[in-house]
Amino acid sequence: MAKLELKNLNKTYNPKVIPVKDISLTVDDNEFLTLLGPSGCGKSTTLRMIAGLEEPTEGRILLGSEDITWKRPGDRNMAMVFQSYALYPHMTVFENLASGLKLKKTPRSEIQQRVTEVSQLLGLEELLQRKPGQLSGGQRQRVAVGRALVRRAQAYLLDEPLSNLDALLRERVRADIKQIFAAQKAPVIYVTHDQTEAMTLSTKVAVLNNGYVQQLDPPERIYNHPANLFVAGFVGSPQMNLLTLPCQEGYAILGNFRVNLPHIPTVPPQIVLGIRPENVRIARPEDTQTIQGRVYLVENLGMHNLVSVRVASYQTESPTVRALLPTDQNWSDAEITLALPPQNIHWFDVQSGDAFG
Ligand SMILES: Nc1ncnc2c1ncn2[C@@H]1O[C@H](COP(=O)(O)OP(=O)(O)OP(=O)(O)O)[C@@H](O)[C@H]1O
Repeated sequence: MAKLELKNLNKTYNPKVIPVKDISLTVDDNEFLTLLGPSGCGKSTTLRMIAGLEEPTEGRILLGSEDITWKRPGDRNMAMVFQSYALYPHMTVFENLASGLKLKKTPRSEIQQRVTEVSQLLGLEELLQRKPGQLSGGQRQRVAVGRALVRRAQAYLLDEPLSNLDALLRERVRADIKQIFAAQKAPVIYVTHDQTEAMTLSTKVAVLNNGYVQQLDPPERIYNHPANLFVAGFVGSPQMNLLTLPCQEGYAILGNFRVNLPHIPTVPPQIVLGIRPENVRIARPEDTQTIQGRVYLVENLGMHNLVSVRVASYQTESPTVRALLPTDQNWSDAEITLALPPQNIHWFDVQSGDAFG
C-alpha cells in the first residue's frame, strides 16, 4: 500500500480567512496520524482537501507516487468516516455497508463476502437487517467505520468520528478503532480536538494552531517534549503549570525561591517555566529544587487531588502552582513544601514561545 504526502498545502478562503498554512507531512501505510487542535485551527479543511471535497489554494497531495491534488473525490480510492455518520436512513445496515461497492459494480458474491467479513470484525452480524434509526449511536458509528472498511481503500480519513458518543461509549469505540485500523495496511488520518483520542490512537500527532503545524511527533514526544508554549498548554490534563518568571544570575525567581536555569547562551530578562501537575510532588529530604506555599484550592479528581498552591512570596502577587497529590490527606489550607524535579521542568522563550533545548 501507499504512503500519503502533503506538500506545502495552503487554503485561503479570502485574505482574512487562511485556515491552512503551508502544511507538509507524510503518513506511511502503517501509520495513524492525528490532526489535533482547537476549534477552527484548520483540521477539517486539511482533511477535506485530502478527500477532494475542497480544492487547495497551493500545494500538492500525493498518494504513493501519484499526484491526486486535482482528482475527483470518487477517483481517489480513499474512504472517509464523518462525525455525523452519514448513513442512508432508508437502507438497512447491509445495504449501507454495500452501497459503495454496488456503485463500483462489484460482483454480488464479493459484496456479500466483504460485508460479512467487516460485519464480523465490527460485531454487526445481528444488525444487518436493521435501519440506522433502529441503532444506538455506537452501533451507527460502527456501521460508518464498516462502510469505510469494506471499500479496502488506499487511505482512511476520519473526521471526529467519536464526538457524538457519550464518554463511556467513546472509550469503547476508541479501542475498537485502534485495533481495527492497526490491522489495515493503509495510512490513516484522524481529526480531533480531543487530546486523549490523539494520544491513545496515534502513532504520530500533528498539533495545529491557526492553520500551522506546531509540532509533528509521536504522542510520547509531544507530551514529554512540547516544542512550544501552545503545545505545552494544549496537550495534557490538568494543564501544565506555565509561569512567566524574572531571571537573575543564572536563576529564575519563583516567589521567594530560585530555580536553576538551563544552559542557554544569553539569559533573557524573563523566561517561562513549565511543569506538569503530576510531576510536582511533596518534597523529600534529598530534593534540591523545592518551593513552599499555602494550599488555597483542592479539587478532587477521583484518583488524585488537584491542589492549587500560592507560592510564598515577598511580592504582592504570589505565583500559583498546581500539583496532583494523593487523596489520603486533607490538603485544605495546608502549608506545604513541593519538589520541582529538574528533569521535569520545561523552559520556553517568552517572545517566541519556543522551547529551549
Ligand atoms: N467555506 C468556508 N468559507 C470561509 N471560511 C471557512 C469555510 N470553511 C471553513 N472556514 C473557516 O476556516 C477555519 C478553519 O475551519 P476548519 O473547519 O478547518 O476548522 P477545524 O479545526 O476543523 O474546527 P472544528 O474542530 O470546529 O471543526 C475556520 O475559521 C472556519 O470558520
